[in-house]
Amino acid sequence: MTADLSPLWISLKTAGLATIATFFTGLATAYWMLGYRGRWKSVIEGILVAPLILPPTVVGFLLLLLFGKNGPLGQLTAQFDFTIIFTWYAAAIAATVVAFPLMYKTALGAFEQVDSRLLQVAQTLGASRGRIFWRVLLPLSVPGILAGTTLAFARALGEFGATLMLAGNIPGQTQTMPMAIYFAVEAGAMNEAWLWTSVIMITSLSGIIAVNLWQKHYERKIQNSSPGAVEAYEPVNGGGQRGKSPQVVPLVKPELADSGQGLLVDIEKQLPNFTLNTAFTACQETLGLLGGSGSGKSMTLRCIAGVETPTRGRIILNGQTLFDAKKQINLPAHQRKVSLVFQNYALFPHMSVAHNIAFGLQHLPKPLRSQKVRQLLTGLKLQGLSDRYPHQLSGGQQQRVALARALATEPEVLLLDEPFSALDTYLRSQVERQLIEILSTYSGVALFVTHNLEEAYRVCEKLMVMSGGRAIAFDSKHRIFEHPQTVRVAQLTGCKNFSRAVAVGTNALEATDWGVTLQAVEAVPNGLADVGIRAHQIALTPHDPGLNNTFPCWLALASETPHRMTLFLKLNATPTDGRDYHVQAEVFKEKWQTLKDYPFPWYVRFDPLRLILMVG
Ligand SMILES: Nc1ncnc2c1ncn2[C@@H]1O[C@H](COP(=O)(O)OP(=O)(O)OP(=O)(O)O)[C@@H](O)[C@H]1O
Repeated sequence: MTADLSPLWISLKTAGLATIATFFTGLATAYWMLGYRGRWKSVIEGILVAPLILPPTVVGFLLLLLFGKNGPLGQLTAQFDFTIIFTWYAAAIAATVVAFPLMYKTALGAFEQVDSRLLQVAQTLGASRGRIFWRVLLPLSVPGILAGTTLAFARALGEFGATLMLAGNIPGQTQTMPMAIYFAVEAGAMNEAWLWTSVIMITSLSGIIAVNLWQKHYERKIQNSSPGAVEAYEPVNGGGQRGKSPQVVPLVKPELADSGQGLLVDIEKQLPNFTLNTAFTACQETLGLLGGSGSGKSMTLRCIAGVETPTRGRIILNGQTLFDAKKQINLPAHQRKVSLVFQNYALFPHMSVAHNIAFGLQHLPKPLRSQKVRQLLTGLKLQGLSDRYPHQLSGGQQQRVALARALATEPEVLLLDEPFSALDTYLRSQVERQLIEILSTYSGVALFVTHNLEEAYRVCEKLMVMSGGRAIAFDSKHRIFEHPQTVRVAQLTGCKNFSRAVAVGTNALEATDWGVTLQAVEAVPNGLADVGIRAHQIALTPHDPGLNNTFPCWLALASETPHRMTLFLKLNATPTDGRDYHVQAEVFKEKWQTLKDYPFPWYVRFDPLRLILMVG
């Protein structure tokens, strides 16, 4: 056994320095690569991880070419009478280069696992890139980064080939533990080799075990902080729509009012398999965005928030241009005064309720900030929850925290992307009433995305219906629901009965798929293509009422819901099977109870007032 402990100190010194260097360079590079979308991404990625793949002797040789006396860096340092190779600095450089990819890759993986919506929300709350990094990305990546640091340290500690090439094996100067092991075995000093092997194994393993223990402790700390019973949700009274009369703006070529107030959106966004092309204005009102899955609703919101960049077009808010492709203006999200509430709320999981709400208020002095947070906590019925973490809240409470956080910055536009979809039906109606109340006092523009037609109707004054990335209808909710202009709009607003149609008089039409002639109240429009009627507006009686638009019918199939029956009916003939029907009618269960024992035919009536006449 040797008394010379220099390999231990040299190893710790070089590995320690290498770990510090890889920590900062690895994190910075990973953060940069996280946002880099350039075409050189794969090449850069390959170069960054190359030291992990290449044999260490190859890495050492390349470093020797760089730092050797004929290498560019060697010549540079020679001007200051300083030589790097064959010093312990060289050992540290070799260890840094081989340990770097581990730190970089692990940090990148940790960053990529952070929900991108958290970063987008942070942007819309006015946070700069630096602040988002320190306050959101880094804390949420801590376990991964720590694991990367440990791996980098262990790798640096065990480095041999590259170090030997660049720093040599000079006892007391550059001889690290791995080298001491190698040369001890060469000299037959097995006890010495065992000693250094044990030291390396103990150091590396204890580092990894310590990190694992810390990670468990960290998770427990978050889970257990501020426990307490979840308070019952207090329903709020009131509701109703915002008190301004909706101003219907034409779909094509949107223009803002002369005052310049309001939001104007006229954008196109090209994606690999999808093109968003939408144009509308909204002014101090709640505009609902309806549409099938993948129709472009969320993308529209993200473009307005500034977390996605449109390919062309412009977005103007209260006279300020947020985006203009021609003028090359693209205001960053944190300068737009636009708040975004996501479907899953995207609350910062490592921050308490109060810190979540205060996130966008850092520009305010502390007393003012606290006062504002208190006001919002009270206003949104969140008193007593300020120290809780998001996972300690019910769905409804999380939703209100997200709203409070979004409102805290006093945004000029509030974007709500399916904010109720994670709630059960009961909570949903309570939270919906609260949202209506909040919106009634909110003076900006609110855009509300939902799949729920009734919710859209209750919360919004105007609606925009989207399909395939385009706005196919934009009008007051009454007109959209009562007079949808096309089959697609009628479908998206819940109409289930359609037939192709041709005009046979000023107020008469033939519904060719249903095989009937119908009288309408409104004049049949030019270019009539289809007629429709909503299922709950079909009148059904056991006897002929002797009115126009009445036809005998037979039941093909009945389907039950908690309060209603859906009846699939064939007109003027008996059905051959359950799929042989013309229309579906919805009736309450009470009606069904009185109807079901009557013999066929029953009679359907298409009320002329209720017919939806649509052009192609
Ligand atoms: N980053 C992206 N890259 C490529 N395509 C994308 C990207 N984000 C969205 N898309 C595509 O854009 C289209 C519109 O997506 P968007 O999320 O706006 O739909 P949506 O109407 O909100 O749908 P849903 O109601 O299901 O949420 C979809 O076809 C989607 O696949």
